[in-house]
Amino acid sequence: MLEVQDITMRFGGLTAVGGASLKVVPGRIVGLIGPNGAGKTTLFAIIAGFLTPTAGRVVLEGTDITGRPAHERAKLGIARTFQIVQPFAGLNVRENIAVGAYLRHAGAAEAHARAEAVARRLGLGGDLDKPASSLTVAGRKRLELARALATEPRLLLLDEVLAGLNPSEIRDIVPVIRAIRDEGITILMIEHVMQAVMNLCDEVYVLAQGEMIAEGTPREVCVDPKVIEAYLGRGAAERLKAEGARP
Ligand SMILES: Nc1ncnc2c1ncn2[C@@H]1O[C@H](COP(=O)(O)OP(=O)(O)OP(=O)(O)O)[C@@H](O)[C@H]1O
Repeated sequence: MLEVQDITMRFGGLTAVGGASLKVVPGRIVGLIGPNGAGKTTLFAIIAGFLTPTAGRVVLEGTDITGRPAHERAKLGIARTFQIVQPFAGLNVRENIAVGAYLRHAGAAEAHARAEAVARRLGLGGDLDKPASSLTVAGRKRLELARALATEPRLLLLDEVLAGLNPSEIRDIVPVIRAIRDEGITILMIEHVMQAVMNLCDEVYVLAQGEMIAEGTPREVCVDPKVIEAYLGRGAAERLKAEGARP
């Protein structure tokens, strides 16, 4: 469905992403993890068309979309959520979700009907008339998801949708994300909450200092010495092994 081929992104002298590649197969939930500053959000911005890479290609279902602007990619079926959730504070929940729905439904009545259906699916059916600014953090995260889903994507890019949620809120939203996948929407998600990554992802890519250092099942990448070192520092995998071997 999506192929990111050898992407490099330089900001002046800083290489935020250096030759990173990944593949997303349809119908899967694929995780993108890595330490802070690894380049995950930059890579998302490149996939969604908010940034043009210094080098490399983004291919969606066989078509090179590297030069296409974000609105065209949205039309082609790519939607993203943002790490920092910023709903339109002056609009209510229905109107906020409808902003996404207008991509495919020109009439207000149709867009609002679509928004209501998405809201119900995400447990926001009782909040439709509330100002978006009155929602809790968990409610805003659901609203962010709803706005993206209202564009009727085929590929959904989730940027840390679980950040800032408490364990019980995370437990509530994990099945919602799985249900979105089960309805046929492919998901690529940046996530720091490892419990959720283990639970949700069919496959995980690990980015560190702009380079893709590992890929595999969540279980495989968690025990990969390169991944352990990227998170815990050089020599960590050896130290952990030695400690584990001690009587
Ligand atoms: N517009 C920009 N201009 C200059 N440097 C940038 C820009 N955007 C990102 N960077 C730098 O690129 C690197 C990668 O940042 P990025 O936000 O993509 O990492 P991340 O993996 O998403 O981190 P986090 O998990 O903390 O969100 C960082 O060093 C960051 O400071």
